[in-house]
This record gives sequence, C-alpha cells and structure tokens, in this order.
Amino acid sequence: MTTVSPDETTTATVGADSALSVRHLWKIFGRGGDKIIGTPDAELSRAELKEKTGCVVGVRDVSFEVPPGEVFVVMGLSGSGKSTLVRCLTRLIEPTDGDVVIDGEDVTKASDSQLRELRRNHTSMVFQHFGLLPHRQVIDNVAYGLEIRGVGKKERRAKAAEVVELVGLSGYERSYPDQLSGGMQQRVGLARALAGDPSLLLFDEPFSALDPLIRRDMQNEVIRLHEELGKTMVFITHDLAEALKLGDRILIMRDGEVVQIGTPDQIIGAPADEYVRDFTSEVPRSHVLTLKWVMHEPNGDAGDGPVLQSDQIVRDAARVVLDHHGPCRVMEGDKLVGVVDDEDILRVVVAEEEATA
Ligand SMILES: Nc1ncnc2c1ncn2[C@@H]1O[C@H](COP(=O)(O)OP(=O)(O)OP(=O)(O)O)[C@@H](O)[C@H]1O
Repeated sequence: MTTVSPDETTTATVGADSALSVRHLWKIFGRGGDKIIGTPDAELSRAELKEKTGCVVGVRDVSFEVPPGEVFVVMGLSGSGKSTLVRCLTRLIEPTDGDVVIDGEDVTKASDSQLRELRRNHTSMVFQHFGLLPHRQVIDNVAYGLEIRGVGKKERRAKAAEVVELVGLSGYERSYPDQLSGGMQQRVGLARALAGDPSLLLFDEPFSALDPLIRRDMQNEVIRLHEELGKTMVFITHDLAEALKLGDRILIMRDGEVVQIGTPDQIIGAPADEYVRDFTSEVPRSHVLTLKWVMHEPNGDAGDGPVLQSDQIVRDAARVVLDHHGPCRVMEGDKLVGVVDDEDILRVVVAEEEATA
C-alpha cells in the first residue's frame, strides 16, 4: 500500500502581498556584532561565536512571509530568540542586518518619525506583563493609545467602549486594573491593542503567566477575535500545544535559527529534523494530522463509500470511517485524491498511544 504524500509546498504567498515580510534578519548582541555577518565567523555556532568574540547571536538569518489575515506563531524554548525576533520587527530592538517590511513599508529603513507612525497606527503589541496604567480605569487604559495619537476624548471613549465590549469586559469600564483578575487584565491588554485598529498584532508570550484554565479561555478568545476581525497576528510562545492550537503556520526556532516553518499538520507529519520530531513526539497525532497524511491510493475502484475532505482532522473523521467498515473516499474539492479505511485511522491512534505510553 502506498501512502500519498501531502503537498508540502502549500505555504504563504511570497512577496509584495505580504502583511509582514522578514528577509535575512540578524541580531547579534555585543560590540562589533555588525562586522561578523558575511564573514566565516557568522557560520560559527552560538556557543563558538560567544567564546571567540564575546558576541551573542539572538537571531540568525531568519526569513519568512506572513500573508494578510494569517496567525503566524513563532515557537521555541527559552533562549531560542523569539523575543528578540518579535522586538526586531518594530525595531524595539535594532536588527543588526536584514529587512522587515510591514504593509509594504520597509521598517528597517524608516526614519524615527516614520517608525513612530508605524508603531502607533499599524502595529500593536500584547505583552505577558500587561503594562496597564494602575491609576486609570479600564476604559481609559484601553483609550490610552488613541489619546497619544491625539484622538479627542469623546471619540476615543466611544472606540474604547466598542473594543471593551468586543473582548467581553462590558460592565468593567470603570474598574481599575487591580480590581481585575489576571485573565481580565489581559483582556484589557487585548482591548488596548485592538483600539487603534492595527493591521498587525504582535503577541509576546501574552498568556504564559496565566493559570491553565484562564489561559485556555484567552486562547479561545484570540481564535474568536481572529475569526471576527481577520487581523494578521504574530504570536510568540514556548508552548507547542498553544502553537498548534492558534497557528495557521508555525515557525520553530532554536539557537536563533529557523528549524522549520509549516502548518501544524506539516510540523507533526513531516518534522524537519530529529529536534522537531522529538519536540512533537507527544502530540496526539490524530488531533493535528489531516486525512491527506493518512490516506492511501485506491486499489482500482475507490468504491462508493462516504466522501470526506483531505483537510479534515483525523480525529474528526474517525467516527465516519470506523462506522463504514470499508474505504471512504477522500476528496480535494471534487477531485478524488485517495481513500481512507479503518486501518489508516487505527495506525495513527496506535502510534500516538505508543508515543505517550
Ligand atoms: N541584550 C542582550 N544582550 C546580550 N544577549 C542577549 C540580550 N538579549 C537577549 N540575549 C540573548 O539572545 C538569545 C535569545 O534571547 P531571547 O530572549 O530572544 O530568547 P527567547 O526565545 O525569547 O527566550 P525566553 O522565552 O526565555 O524569553 C539568548 O541567548 C539571550 O541570552
């Protein structure tokens, strides 16, 4: 039986249509870091370079494109360079080399005033530490960015009231931050980020300090807001489950470098190397893989079994397949691309049982 390989080239639109384009981005901390790029020293590992020059590679030659409306997750363990990368995007940290283009504007070449304009009007950042102003009520915390932009009081309060409602905080407009739980404070952080109607939302580990249940609520909130508003999001996390849940695509970083960029099913179905394979080994595969990863080619006639779509998650399709006791047809649109039967499903489930045993 041949397994049909999914098309691994389904990635983002490249180039001018991107909401965010990052090309050959480097950040080397330390004196003389800028002189290292392009020399043989740039090939040294992070540890070797530190030993030889005292400089630390935060981000090494990172490139990716994010099309409008995508949730792009950057995932890696502590020290992998995630925070440095996200801060380089708006030059909160000055990149050593490379280009960042947001909405067609070259951030790396922007003047101070262009940069201020970009940070105020095009991007918003949500941090782990909410950074709320303690002496201001929720409504004025949310309106703060608009106030800085010079928006009049009436208009900014009206906009703030709208986003407060959007993030589920109606009734708390007059509360002060210390009267709210951590989850609610982070909702204020979200509302504040949304108030300026940015085209790009940047999240730097926003939920890491929250209790697991609140964290789950907030992740669902991000999914809901994304469905409702369709904003482009770059989300930083060290949590693989969070990455798989939120990301349309995921960039996995290690030691400042890109290890793999792919959709959740590509990361789980075709890990780029042993590191990613190990990292993802305990993920329940049936919750992430789609039928295109488990189907096989029909032996002759595909039969007249139930019709399923190739991008359906295995777990969601399992009941139909197991109830049918025969091959089910897997389609991409109205084109037959394979068949899937009990054995295909059980193979995935048994493999995940073994991985977590
Ligand atoms: N200002 C700095 N000076 C020198 N080295 C730095 C500086 N900031 C970060 N680094 C180093 O750059 C590397 C990447 O750090 P970064 O904080 O971006 O990683 P991270 O993946 O966000 O980790 P964490 O999840 O722990 O925040 C680390 O080795 C870190 O020690």
